[in-house]
Amino acid sequence: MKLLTAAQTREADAFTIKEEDIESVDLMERVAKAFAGWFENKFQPTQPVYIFCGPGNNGGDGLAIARLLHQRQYKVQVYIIGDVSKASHDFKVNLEQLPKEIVQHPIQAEADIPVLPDGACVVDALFGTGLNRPVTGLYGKVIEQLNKSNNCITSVDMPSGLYTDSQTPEEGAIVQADFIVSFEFPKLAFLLPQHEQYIGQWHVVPINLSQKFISHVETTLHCTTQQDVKHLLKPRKRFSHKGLYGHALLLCGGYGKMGAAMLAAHACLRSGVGLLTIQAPPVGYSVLQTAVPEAMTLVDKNRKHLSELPQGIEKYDVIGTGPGLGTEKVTQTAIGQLLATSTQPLVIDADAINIIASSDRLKSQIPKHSVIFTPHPKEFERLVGKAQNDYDRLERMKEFCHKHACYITLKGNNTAIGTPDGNIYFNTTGNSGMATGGTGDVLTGIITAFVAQNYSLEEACRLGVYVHGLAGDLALNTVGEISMIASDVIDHLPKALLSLQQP
Ligand SMILES: NC(=O)C1=CN([C@@H]2O[C@H](COP(=O)(O)OP(=O)(O)OC[C@H]3O[C@@H](n4cnc5c(N)ncnc54)[C@H](O)[C@@H]3O)[C@@H](O)[C@H]2O)[C@H](O)CC1
Ligand SMILES: [K+]
Repeated sequence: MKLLTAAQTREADAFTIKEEDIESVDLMERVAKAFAGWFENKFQPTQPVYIFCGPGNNGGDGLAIARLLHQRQYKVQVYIIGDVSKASHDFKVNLEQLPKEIVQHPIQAEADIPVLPDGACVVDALFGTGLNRPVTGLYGKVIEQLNKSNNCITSVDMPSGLYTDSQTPEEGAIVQADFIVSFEFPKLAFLLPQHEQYIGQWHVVPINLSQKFISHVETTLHCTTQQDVKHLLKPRKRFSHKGLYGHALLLCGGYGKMGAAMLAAHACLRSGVGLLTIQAPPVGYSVLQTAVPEAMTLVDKNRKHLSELPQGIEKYDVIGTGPGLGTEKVTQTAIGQLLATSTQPLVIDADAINIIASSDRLKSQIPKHSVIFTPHPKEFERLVGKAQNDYDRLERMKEFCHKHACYITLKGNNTAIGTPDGNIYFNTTGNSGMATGGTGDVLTGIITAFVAQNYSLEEACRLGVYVHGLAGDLALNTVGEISMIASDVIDHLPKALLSLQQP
């Protein structure tokens, strides 16, 4: 699914209005209906509803929502902030249509800001995608008061005060929304970790914007949905054999960290690889042979650490490396050889990232169009550099992926995947139970398996990250967030993959 900027959303509105020969206020009515439909499923009409409206179309939505909720027996009161005479045209149309039974409270000074009863149900319709400067003054005071109170806040389209697709200046007040109901597309701001305190649960409701516009509009930002992934996943051929699904090599594990190799190996096998070989130091030989009988094991000449590449390395279709490696000198040399000589795609994680990050020479040897890096935020910072904020981080990711013609999956709540052609795909699965040691090793194994099965590197990243998160979400039902460990994610991979194969 594409992610549109605020400007593109306005273009989509204008295109739809023209294509369908409707008025802009008709589109506002659609928005309000979509919101009210969601609201009815969430809140009972017994709860009084307080709707705060700003001067633009977000406020206009608020007024239309007030009318619709009133019709559906909710007890609604409306607070209107600022000078109504300067409000948008569609705001004014909806103000005229507001039923007389709905109490209107103008807020024109600080003294007018209400203290609502605890547990009130607030709808925030102050500002949406039209916000063009930080929120200060009276609007800022209203937002501060709403945030201070103990009420459940549902924001219309955007938490008011938050910029849709660029950094919000520090001086601006921002609503801390419990719920956000946005229209047609999620917004970039919802997906960035720095906005955690403003973004509760977000939901996207359709308003039938022009499909023609949506399919043609150009964007580098995308969100991977279940539908996208179902589309990507290829069925296995009936007359197939293991040779069709690739032979992967994992260069993982070291003294005291053989578990990382095991997790990556299990995940790789559960994700459909045809054959798997693991090369590990001798300390890991018997444990790997016992714990992962499906894999073949090669032994490094170094007792504790990766120090060499196996003979006949060309025969492997993909190499996954990093988990459990450590950063010994011998391992640095081996990773250098891997970059300089490999002919197949590489999935590079953990200490292998740290090794490359610490050497400009190694960075300059990253083979083009064949590497996927899977860093967590700290590893990312070492590899790509320190960013000022999440927007800056995405820009740096784009630059790095372009310069080295590589892929990066930046792990986090909405893992962001960068591609050499400048696209960014945000993931929509996963949960905070997965913030535990070993889940990254699992991801390395999964992505390696998808590359082995001949998915493109971009597809392997998107599928791998989605399936990994989905397995974590399924694990939530059985073990919960607190108890979840990396093995639980592996245990739920079969269910995750099965569910994606359902029509
Ligand atoms: N396709 C859709 O999703 C549709 C969404 N709709 C809703 O319309 C808003 C966007 O409306 P717009 O009028 O463009 O902008 P806002 O209401 O967000 O605000 C504009 C308004 O506010 C003034 N302003 C901006 N920043 C500030 C500030 N910091 N302090 C004070 N005043 C400010 C600005 O000058 C304007 O007067 C979208 O989010 C949806 O909710 C439509 O209903 C139709 C389709
Ligand atoms: K809002």
